[in-house]
Amino acid sequence: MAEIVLETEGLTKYYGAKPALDHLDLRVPRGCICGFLGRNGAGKTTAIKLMLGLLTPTAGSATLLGCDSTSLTPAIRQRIGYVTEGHRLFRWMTIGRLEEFQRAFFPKQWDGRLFAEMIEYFELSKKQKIKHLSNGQRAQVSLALALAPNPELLVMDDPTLGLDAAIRRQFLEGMIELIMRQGRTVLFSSHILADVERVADRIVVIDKGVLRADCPLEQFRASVRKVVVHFENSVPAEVELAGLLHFRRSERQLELTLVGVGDAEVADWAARAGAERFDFVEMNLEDQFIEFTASPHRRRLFQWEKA
Ligand SMILES: Nc1ncnc2c1ncn2[C@@H]1O[C@H](COP(=O)(O)OP(=O)(O)OP(=O)(O)O)[C@@H](O)[C@H]1O
Repeated sequence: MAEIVLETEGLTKYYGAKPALDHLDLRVPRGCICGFLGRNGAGKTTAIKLMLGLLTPTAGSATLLGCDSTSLTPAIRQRIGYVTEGHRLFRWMTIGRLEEFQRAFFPKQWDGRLFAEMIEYFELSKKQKIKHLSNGQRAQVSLALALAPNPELLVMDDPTLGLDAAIRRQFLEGMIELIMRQGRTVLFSSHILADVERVADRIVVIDKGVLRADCPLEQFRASVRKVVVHFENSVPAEVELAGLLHFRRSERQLELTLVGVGDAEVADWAARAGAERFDFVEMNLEDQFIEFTASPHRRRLFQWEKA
């Protein structure tokens, strides 16, 4: 089994009486790009801040590169990159000055050549002042600053928020550039499911502070499915299927969204229900995410079995 570089156990955060994160148990293996998904207010930023030791948990723990997040040593911190929501950078500095400032924290591992290459790739100049950059350009500087110390683990909170499609693509390619260097791991939150689909190989889904999925992207893509079942006569009033997320009924057909239900089970159910035939319908990741998180059944999908 792959080495786990980020793990949380029962990680919980209450704000007053309200849980923002409720017993999160997740594992991120080394070398993956993991998309961290959840609707607005699901608890992603809270989870990321807890993982990085920037917030204190109400209960539970997070471990990064083998070290508890509440006591990350400077040596471990140097192996972790963090890109925050909104890319807060010193506005009065030039890009070059900001590089010098950041470099001082990573004297042995700063890759000045990579930083210069990324700035050039993004068509920026080290002489430009941060305050004169657009949001997208600030995001690009943030990414270059986060990648230059060559982090083993890169954690990014909605790094492409507000960026246009072309800049997002450049940003994501920068991320892939990091991962191509063996053994690097990325966890990034995003609301743009097409981006996640393009670059991630794992996903974590949280919903109202509760973990709903933690698995390879392929497993999620193969597990959440939509099937349209046609009937000659009456359509059944109820559907009894263990992995049912939603069903919608029309005069002669039922549309079922399912999770973790195999072809044979669907065929079996359709035969028992007296269906004439059924067809699977193509879904993209965004459709799957919406159906999965909007389901009243709150089903779960995990790669790891709980011990
Ligand atoms: N400092 C705070 N005090 C009180 N409640 C908070 C605080 N920070 C976050 N919350 C609440 O905790 C919940 C999770 O918020 P969080 O910012 O972690 O969600 P998110 O998934 O990152 O959302 P988004 O996608 O909108 O950025 C929300 O209900 C939010 O209102």
